[in-house]
Amino acid sequence: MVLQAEEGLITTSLPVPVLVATAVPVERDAVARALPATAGEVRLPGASLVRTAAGWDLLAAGVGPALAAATTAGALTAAALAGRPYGLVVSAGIGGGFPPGAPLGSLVVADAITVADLGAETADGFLPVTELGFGTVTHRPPESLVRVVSEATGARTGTILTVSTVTGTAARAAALRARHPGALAEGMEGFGVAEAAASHGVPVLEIRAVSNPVGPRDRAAWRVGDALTALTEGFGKLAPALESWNAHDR
Ligand SMILES: O=C(O)c1cccc(C(=O)CC[C@H]2O[C@@H](n3cnc4c(=O)[nH]cnc43)[C@H](O)[C@@H]2O)c1
Repeated sequence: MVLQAEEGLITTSLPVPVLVATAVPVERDAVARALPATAGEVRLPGASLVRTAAGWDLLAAGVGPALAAATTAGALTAAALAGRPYGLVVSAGIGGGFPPGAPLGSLVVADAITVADLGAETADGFLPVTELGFGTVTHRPPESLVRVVSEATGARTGTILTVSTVTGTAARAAALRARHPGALAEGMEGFGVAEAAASHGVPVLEIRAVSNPVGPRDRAAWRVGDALTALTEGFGKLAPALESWNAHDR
């Protein structure tokens, strides 16, 4: 496939242009290490897009669902206005893993991207916004793509929760597990990135490399370096796998 870029024509075998949204630059750079050299930087309101020679665009979109959604939406709009709309958005980064399903250093790919704390607290427990009559709480990546990515990278497949407050107690972890039995990991951006993608009608994927267990706060147990290495290795395998994915096979 040949894409029109600002620098001229670049070639890629990706079936569609892909936007990868991480939270912070160190995660973006971990993804970039798995891809061909960067081909330039594009300034957007609030963020810079790193463009690779192979047609992947990498964005450090910010921490938390709101900023990630706003920055991702800006990049999607800019690309659409430039006549080069993305065909896929990938939310990627480190995250907490629910033990024992998602150990430290493992990769998780979401079959459901679910916001865990968007709703109302009641005397009878938490009510998601959907039960209040509006909004959405889950986005589902294309099944065929989740399968391709999981087979290529060895990533475990399950729900990735998006939280605005990092889980820090055993009680909160247990409550999340009870409400979301399929949850394997949690992060802070996936649902925001997915909302932006959905508003542009673009499919979304979320991949997390596990840096810490979800549960009682223990900074000493963090393995950020190992998780970033896992992210790089995962994207090294994901990139060729994506080339075989048919974007219309959702
Ligand atoms: O200070 C703490 O105890 C603490 C514990 C976990 C994460 C943080 C962060 O500030 C990291 C936020 C950043 O990293 C992603 N992330 C990594 N681990 C988790 C997690 O267990 N739960 C939610 N998010 C996590 C997240 O997507 C942010 O981008 C601080």
